[in-house]
Amino acid sequence: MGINIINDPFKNKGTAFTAQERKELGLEGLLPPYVQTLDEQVKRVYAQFQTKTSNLEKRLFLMEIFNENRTLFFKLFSQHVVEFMPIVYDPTIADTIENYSELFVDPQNATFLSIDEPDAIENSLRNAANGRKIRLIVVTDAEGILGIGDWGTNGVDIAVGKLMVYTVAAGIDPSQVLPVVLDTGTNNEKLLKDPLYFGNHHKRVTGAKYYDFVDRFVDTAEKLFPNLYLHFEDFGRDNAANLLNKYKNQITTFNDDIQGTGIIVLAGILGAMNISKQKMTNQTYLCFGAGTAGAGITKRIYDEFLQQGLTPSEARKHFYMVDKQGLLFDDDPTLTPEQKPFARTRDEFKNAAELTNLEMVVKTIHPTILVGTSTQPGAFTETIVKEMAAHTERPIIFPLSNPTKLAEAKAADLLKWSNGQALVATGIPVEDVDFNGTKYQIGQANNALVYPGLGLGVIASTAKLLNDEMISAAAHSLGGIVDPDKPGAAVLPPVSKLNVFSTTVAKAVANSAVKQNLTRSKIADVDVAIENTKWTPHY
Ligand SMILES: NC(=O)c1ccc[n+]([C@@H]2O[C@H](COP(=O)([O-])OP(=O)(O)OC[C@H]3O[C@@H](n4cnc5c(N)ncnc54)[C@H](O)[C@@H]3O)[C@@H](O)[C@H]2O)c1
Ligand SMILES: O=C(O)C[C@H](O)C(=O)O
Ligand SMILES: [Mn+2]
Repeated sequence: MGINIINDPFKNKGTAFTAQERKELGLEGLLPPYVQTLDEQVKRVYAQFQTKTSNLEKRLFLMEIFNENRTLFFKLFSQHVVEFMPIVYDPTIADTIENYSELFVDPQNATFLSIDEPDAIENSLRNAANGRKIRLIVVTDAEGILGIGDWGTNGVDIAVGKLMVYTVAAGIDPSQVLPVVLDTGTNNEKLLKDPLYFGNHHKRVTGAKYYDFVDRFVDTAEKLFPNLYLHFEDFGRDNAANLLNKYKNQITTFNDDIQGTGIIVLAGILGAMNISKQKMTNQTYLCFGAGTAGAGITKRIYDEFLQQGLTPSEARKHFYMVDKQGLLFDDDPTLTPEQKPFARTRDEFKNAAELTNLEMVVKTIHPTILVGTSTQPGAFTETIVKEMAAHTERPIIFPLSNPTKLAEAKAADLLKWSNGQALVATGIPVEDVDFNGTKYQIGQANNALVYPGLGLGVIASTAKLLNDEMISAAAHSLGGIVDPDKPGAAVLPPVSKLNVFSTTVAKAVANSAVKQNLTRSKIADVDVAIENTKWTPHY
């Protein structure tokens, strides 16, 4: 019996079990005699952590602690959020996904569902929950992991990683979450040929069979776990928006790449407007890489233009999309449903035939905002940035592709090329940039800054749905927190304050749910509901 407790990361306290607990729980003789406090454990583990040299080694070490003792892991993480975020989450997580089989030591309480065994869904979810009351699932089918593509079953790590951030940022109880990977096959040839690969060694299943499988997972999860908040992560471009549209009016659900990224970019642009003292509806927006995230962001910014009083046809004139083929035109039969509303007509341009690359498009339309979600490293060149800076005082440039190796530009280059004028945010954390005597702080436009607070707001308020009004409230609550008059100020609040502004976001979302009568239970006081929902690491 004692051994089961020590092996259960939700119950284990390791060397902190008291003498009495050791007696009562059958742990006598299973631990060295000295009883440590949680703080002593944290000190010891952090010292061990510091002996590791590479980020991958550091992550593997932290995951050992995670596997053994969730309380200790989150206490440690909460004291080193800025240092640990790029290690346990993006970008280091990309390495562990690419090398999942080689690095595997523990399934980390995730649920592995296979499209070849749909009848096993219910038992699998029950087994993984093991009697725990699950309030939040992050599910992926791993077809579009960050910008690194299709990683099949290996993608489970992104679900685990996103959930770790939920807890450290917003105090979501780690015993109430479940990471799920839907293994629907993989089109990654390297994995298919790899004898060590843990997933199904066949191509991705598509069409009705795929959608039926996802449906069955959703129905079963909803049945087993009442009041569930279901977060979709890193599905492929062909499915992500379809699934969101299918479920968003039926269940409490969220697509991080579409909605989470939309919120953080809107917040970043609102922050940029505070700094530049310009008006949102005067901006010209260019989306580079009009896939899941790119189209999701564009729609969120467009909705903001409508909210600020423009008609749909007025607003649409401010938006352009560039994908592989160049500027998107409405006569293109390959447009996705999400791209169509923003496609332009050829007769708007004298040089339509030349608008097949980003540079020509920038020269022609003079964007004031350029957001990259293209997975194309280095795509924001010096020429492009200088061209933007020639036509607007404070160009807003967000190279958001992850991980680091895929970013469209480096923050330091954007500042150098624009002579310090660009308002920059990146997808991954970057150091401050010193330029011409000013220290520029670079905002991190990563959905990790928003989805934890959003989730806390939804869960605490018992919201039935997550709708556009709640999403807009989240973006506005974050967009206001900048220091507009400080030279070099960032367009978004710093990760060091992640837990503070996650609560700000949660309040905005919960208040919106209450105002719209979208809650399952009556919420007398939103602040109290949020504080009561938060878990903190202690024994
Ligand atoms: N910072 C964040 O919070 C955040 C959130 C979501 C996604 N992202 C990043 O955005 C990137 C895209 O993710 P996604 O989920 O939207 O993927 P996706 O595959 O749905 O979209 C990528 C798009 O880029 C297009 N593209 C590819 N090559 C191009 C080229 N040469 N020129 C122009 N467009 C090109 C593709 O055709 C596709 O439409 C990834 O690197 C991901 O990490 C960042
Ligand atoms: O995971 C991240 O770092 C952000 C985002 O969801 C992505 O897919 O890149
Ligand atoms: Mn993602």
